[in-house]
Amino acid sequence: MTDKIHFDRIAIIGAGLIGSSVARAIGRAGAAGTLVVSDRDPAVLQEAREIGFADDFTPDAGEAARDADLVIIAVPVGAMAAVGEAIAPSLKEGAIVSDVGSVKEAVFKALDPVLPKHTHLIPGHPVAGTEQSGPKAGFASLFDGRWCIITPPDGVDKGALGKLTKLWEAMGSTVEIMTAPHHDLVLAITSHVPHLIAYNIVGTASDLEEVTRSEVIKYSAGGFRDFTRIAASDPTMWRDVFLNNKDAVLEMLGRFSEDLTALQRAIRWGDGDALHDLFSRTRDIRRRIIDAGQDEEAADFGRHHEE
Ligand SMILES: NC(=O)C1=CN([C@@H]2O[C@H](COP(=O)(O)OP(=O)(O)OC[C@H]3O[C@@H](n4cnc5c(N)ncnc54)[C@H](O)[C@@H]3O)[C@@H](O)[C@H]2O)C=CC1
Ligand SMILES: O=C(O)C(=O)Cc1ccc(O)cc1
Repeated sequence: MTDKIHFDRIAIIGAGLIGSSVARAIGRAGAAGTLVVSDRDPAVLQEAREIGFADDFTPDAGEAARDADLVIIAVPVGAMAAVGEAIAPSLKEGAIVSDVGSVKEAVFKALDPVLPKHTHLIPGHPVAGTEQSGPKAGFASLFDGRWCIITPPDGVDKGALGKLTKLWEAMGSTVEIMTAPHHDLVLAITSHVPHLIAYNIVGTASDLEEVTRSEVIKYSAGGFRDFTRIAASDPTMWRDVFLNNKDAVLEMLGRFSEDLTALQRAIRWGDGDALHDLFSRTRDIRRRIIDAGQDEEAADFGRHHEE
């Protein structure tokens, strides 16, 4: 049996869905001597205090980070630099700084210049979540059986990387290591573009005539309903994802548009074989995802909470 991972003091900046889930999962794993949570929004901090998933709560990110062995930043990607600046003066020598942002290269570029050289910046991304936000939406088992992608910079301190890896494993995840640009390309097609498609189709439906729109709601038991769940995801978080993973998203959108044009052509010319071939391939992908155990547990959790 390997040694249980333990940090004397862990600070989490951002107490929303992911920050509060990380706090709960760390609590469940007993991985912190002291766990401190910070959020700049007083209402969020008050909710977090009432739920009580940490030992200490403060609006001051610098105060939370003081003497921490590990700081995990769980704010929207566009707010990472501001948090980095706020915690930099109080970070102790050898502190590990990580994050949970959905984009990795831009986060590294935002944090690396503002953090002291005597700290270890190792970005990460748990590939697990829901369309909800805020501390009430979080839960300790969110990361169970899910991937956590860590994107260490060149020359990373191996000891620090090992500790962060062990922590995510203690929170229930399987860790995968890759470069930040590769992460951003893969997530552009598996997560970012699908969200954009959902935002777009729900937007198109909402632009329809009033009478049609009410029918859209009435008959949304079909495929549309699944899109509305994704399109209910946090506007600030997703604005920041698209602004910070611009190149990879635009590259994947280019391919998507080409494939959509091919589908339009197949429909126009009655090419049933082309349609059937594609739908068979995509059905197979769904089966492989289910077989690999990467199904929709977290999404289902979100749905059940909503109902
Ligand atoms: N929602 C999801 O399913 C997933 C989100 N992520 C990533 O996790 C991060 C957090 O997302 P969520 O927890 O979903 O968002 P959330 O909206 O639930 O929580 C974000 C929190 O950060 C706080 N915040 C914003 N700016 C701040 C600042 N300058 N200082 C201190 N606190 C600040 C907000 O007040 C809010 O409470 C994002 O970077 C997102 O890309 C990663 C995996 C899944
Ligand atoms: O709710 C869903 O379907 C998601 O896709 C959750 C999610 C959102 C953002 C991420 O970076 C990772 C996971």
